[in-house]
Amino acid sequence: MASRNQNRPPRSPSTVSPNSLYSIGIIIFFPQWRRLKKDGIDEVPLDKRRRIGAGRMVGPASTGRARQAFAVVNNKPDGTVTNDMGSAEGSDCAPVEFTKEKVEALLNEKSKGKKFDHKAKLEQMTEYIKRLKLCIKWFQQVEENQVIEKEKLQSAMESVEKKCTDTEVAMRDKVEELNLIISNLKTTIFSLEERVTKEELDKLDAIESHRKENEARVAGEKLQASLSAELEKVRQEKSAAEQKAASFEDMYKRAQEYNVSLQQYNSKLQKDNETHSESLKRVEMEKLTIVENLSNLRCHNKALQDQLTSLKASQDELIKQKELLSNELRCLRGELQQVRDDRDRQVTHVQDLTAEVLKFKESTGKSCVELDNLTIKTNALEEICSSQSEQIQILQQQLASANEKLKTADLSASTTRTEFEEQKRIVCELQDRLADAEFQLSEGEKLRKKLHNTILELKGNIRVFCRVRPLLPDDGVGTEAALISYPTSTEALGRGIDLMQSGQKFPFTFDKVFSHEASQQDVFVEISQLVQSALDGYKVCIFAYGQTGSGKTYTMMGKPETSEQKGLIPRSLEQIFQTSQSLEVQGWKYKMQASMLEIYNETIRDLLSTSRSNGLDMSRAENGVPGKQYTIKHDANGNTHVSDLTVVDVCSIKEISSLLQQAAQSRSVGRTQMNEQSSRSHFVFTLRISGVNESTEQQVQGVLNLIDLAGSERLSRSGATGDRLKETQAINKSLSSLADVIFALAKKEDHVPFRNSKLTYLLQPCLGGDSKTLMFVNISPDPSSLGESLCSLRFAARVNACEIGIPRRQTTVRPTDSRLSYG
Ligand SMILES: Nc1ncnc2c1ncn2[C@@H]1O[C@H](COP(=O)(O)OP(=O)(O)OP(=O)(O)O)[C@@H](O)[C@H]1O
Repeated sequence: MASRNQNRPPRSPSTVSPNSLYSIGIIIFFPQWRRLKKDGIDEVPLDKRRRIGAGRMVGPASTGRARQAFAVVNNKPDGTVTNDMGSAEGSDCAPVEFTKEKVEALLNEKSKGKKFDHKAKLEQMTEYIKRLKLCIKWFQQVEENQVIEKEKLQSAMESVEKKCTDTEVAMRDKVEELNLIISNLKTTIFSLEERVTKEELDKLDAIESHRKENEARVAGEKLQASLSAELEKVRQEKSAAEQKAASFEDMYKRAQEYNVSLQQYNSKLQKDNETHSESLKRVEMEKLTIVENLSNLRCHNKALQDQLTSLKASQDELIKQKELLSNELRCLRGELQQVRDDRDRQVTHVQDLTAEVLKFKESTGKSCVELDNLTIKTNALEEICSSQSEQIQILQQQLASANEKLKTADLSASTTRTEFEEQKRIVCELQDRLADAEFQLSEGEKLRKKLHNTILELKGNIRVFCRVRPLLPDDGVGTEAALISYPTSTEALGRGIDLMQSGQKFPFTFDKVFSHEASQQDVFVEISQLVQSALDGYKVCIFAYGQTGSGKTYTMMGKPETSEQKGLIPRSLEQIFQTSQSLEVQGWKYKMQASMLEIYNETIRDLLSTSRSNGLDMSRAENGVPGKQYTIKHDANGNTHVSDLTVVDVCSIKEISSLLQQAAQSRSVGRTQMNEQSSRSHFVFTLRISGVNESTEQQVQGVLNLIDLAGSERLSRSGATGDRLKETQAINKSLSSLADVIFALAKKEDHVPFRNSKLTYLLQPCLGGDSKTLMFVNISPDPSSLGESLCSLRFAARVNACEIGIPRRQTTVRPTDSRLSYG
């Protein structure tokens, strides 16, 4: 505010600008303005002030003054303001200035003077009228000014109005334009609204779908969570199963190791036992000799003792004798003494006598002779005495040595007895240990069987192995590598096979894939455990499936005459016989029965029938004369019986080999364009195994079915006609029945079409759940067989995805008086 006043020229308090006058008018006629003025002009917006007019009241000081003073001002052409305040006479020239108070005072003025002084009153009135006139004039001037101002304002208004009209026109144009825009916008809005509605709908739809998606997502999440939980559970189960399998395998390995160590220990024990038996025998021999010696010694001892007693007796006697002799000797000595005394006396006497003799020599010569005789007698007695004491001494020595010997004999007898007791104890201990080892061995064997079967169960009871045969010179052009490859990734190594057809790769995974390089032994190693299961009381079924010429017969039978090319059948039988023999030490006794048949055109043929080998059976059947009617029956134990089928007891691999040869000769081999040696029938080899453990009274009944299926082939490809066409149709029918059975079992369908073909009905117990089944899918690398190979692999992959029951072991404990029964 101050800054505004600073730039303004100073004004006299008595004067106001023309604009101020206008302001006064405004103040009079616009009470609102008064109020505004009262509140302060600066509070009026600037544009409003401009609209009101040119009057400018600035600052609170000037506002105050304007309120108090009414000034009549003349607007001079140069714009200067003159004061009209003054007398009425000077109204033409002198500006007169009215203030509010003055006007009010003028209007409120009352006549002065005496009531009836009309002259004075007239003068007063004249003066008053003059002043009123002045005032009116002032007002008129003000009015004029106002008119001018009004005109100005009107012109300004007009110009403003014109401007307004122009503006209005422009505005109208603008409005039209805007209307147009608005209509456009409305259309746009409409379309936008439509779009919005549509989008809203879409949005609603989207929200709905979003909601649904959310729900689905939530459900999915829940499902995912449950699946994850399940997956986790399955993973845990898997890891647990893997751990279990690993631990089983580990246990199995350990059991095997333990078994081996037990066997070693057993053999060691047996050796030890043998050595101990030998040493025992030796000891017993020694014992016998010692006992003999002892008895000899005892006899000797007895003899010695007898001798001793007799010696003692003789000694006593001798002592007595000695005493007697001593007495005698003493007597003799006494006598000798006496004799000596006598002699002395005699000597004296002799001397006396000698003297006397001498004196009386001639008269007495007789006493000397007597003396000599006595002397001789004395000497002889002394000799006897000394020899007897020598004898006594010798006898005493002999007695001492005999006593010594007796003592040593007693000592050695007691040591021998202790040794004998010790040996007896060792033998007992060894026998106990042997019994323990045998028990552990049989327990280990039981555990091994259990673990082995658990491992097989974990692997699944229907497994599929794939085998690719090498390229043969007769095969079409191309290399195997170009069509068949084997993935090398860790998870598919040894289990995967990729087939290329028309640039497309078809990957397959099986339990095991054998490339063309795999030998017969490599293949057998993988199935040997399964074969072992048959000995443990399981039903085992191994069959080879594949197109004609893909190597089924080579895999199953091979070339039995060469050891390297022997197939699974001879190798399995060798293993069975070897293992059954090795189990004999554990008390197992096995009985085997073999039968071989073929199914040709849905007819069973006994390959071991003697009439058949003579050609009778076959020729009769082929000529329409009914041959033997082989009917298939299953008993409650799941054993299969084919009526009239030749079943041969076999005890050695040699017997089986000759039977296999017989069967091979009998097998019907047709000739097709596909393979000159093509088998047109299904070959079924069955070995029934019955085992009984004499020590544990355990019984097992296993079955081993080894099947070489007839070649699968499409009719178009085989080019067969007539009989061969019939054969091919029968083969395909039975193979598709086999597939139907496997898939029905896998789907756990109520009805499994076992009876649709002879093959499936025959194999019912082996396919029906409690057996262990292995399928070989044989593949030919021949490029022209690619389609067939793909069909075979697809079928095998479907079979591999199947899960059929849990294999059951057929084992019982033998009733006391039962005998082995054969199914
Ligand atoms: N792994 C292999 N190694 C060497 N030769 C093989 C192998 N597999 C098959 N063969 C040979 O391929 C030929 C056809 O094999 P095989 O007779 O076994 O076929 P197949 O499938 O039994 O035919 P079919 O269904 O007509 O009986 C034979 O000459 C056989 O010796």
